[in-house]
Amino acid sequence: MQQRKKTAIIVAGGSGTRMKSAVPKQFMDLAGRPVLYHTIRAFADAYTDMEVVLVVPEAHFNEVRGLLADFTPLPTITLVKGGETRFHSVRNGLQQVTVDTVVFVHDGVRPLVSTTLIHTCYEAALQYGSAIPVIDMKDSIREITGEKNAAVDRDRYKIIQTPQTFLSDLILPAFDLPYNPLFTDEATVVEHLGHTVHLVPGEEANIKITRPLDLTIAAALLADRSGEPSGIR
Ligand SMILES: Nc1ccn([C@@H]2O[C@H](COP(=O)(O)OP(=O)(O)OP(=O)(O)O)[C@@H](O)[C@H]2O)c(=O)n1
Ligand SMILES: C[C@](O)(CO)[C@H](O)COP(=O)(O)O
Repeated sequence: MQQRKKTAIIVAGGSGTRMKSAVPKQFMDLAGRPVLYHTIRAFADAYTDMEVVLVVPEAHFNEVRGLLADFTPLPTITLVKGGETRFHSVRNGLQQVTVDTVVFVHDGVRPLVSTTLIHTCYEAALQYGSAIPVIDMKDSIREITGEKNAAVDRDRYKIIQTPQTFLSDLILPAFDLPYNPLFTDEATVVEHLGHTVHLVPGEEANIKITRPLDLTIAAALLADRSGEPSGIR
């Protein structure tokens, strides 16, 4: 397998309105550490030559520097300020990316991403140009049209995760496009340039911490993973 430079853009520039917490969710406690610590740890552990671009609200730069002091060895990390939307935060991060790089874009609030999934995404991106992790839907779903509703075939849909991974040649030009509210992830942006994205199997445990219950689930999953109540790595 050929080797490429690897850059993980970890987007943590949001305010977490759905969490309804005074502290943005990426800085909330998960097993004794901020959520974001676990996410950075996952990428730093996945490849020794991983470079991390951390996109955070400017007001939290000092807090992040404190959090990074706990890392030994400290991975190569560049701090970048967040943007108005997730798209703008990713675009700010991409300004640090050079040519011939495999770029992982990952939510700072998905701290349970595994080394295996990061490796899968890297290898698939080298082969296909992109790698978008997906999992099956497990609930029945319905389409609402005005006052009406109808069951739809859930096998026709997938739930999308991160890290969404791309060769830099693919993702850099895509983010020159003007912002469109349909750009809820990187795959949608790349598709607007006419590319088809490659899907890879994601992981049930790779949850996005969005609401308070997600933090409880993440703590349980971490504890289960380490075999200890704290789950700290
Ligand atoms: N302007 C933004 C908005 C979101 N994000 C990041 O994108 C990831 C996924 O977004 P989401 O879960 O929607 O986070 P928030 O926007 O913070 O949450 P909410 O939508 O509840 O306000 C998070 O790590 C979040 O910090 C970002 O970097 N910049
Ligand atoms: C990128 C993402 O996490 C894929 O599941 C998701 O699209 C982010 O969406 P949100 O509206 O910012 O939660």
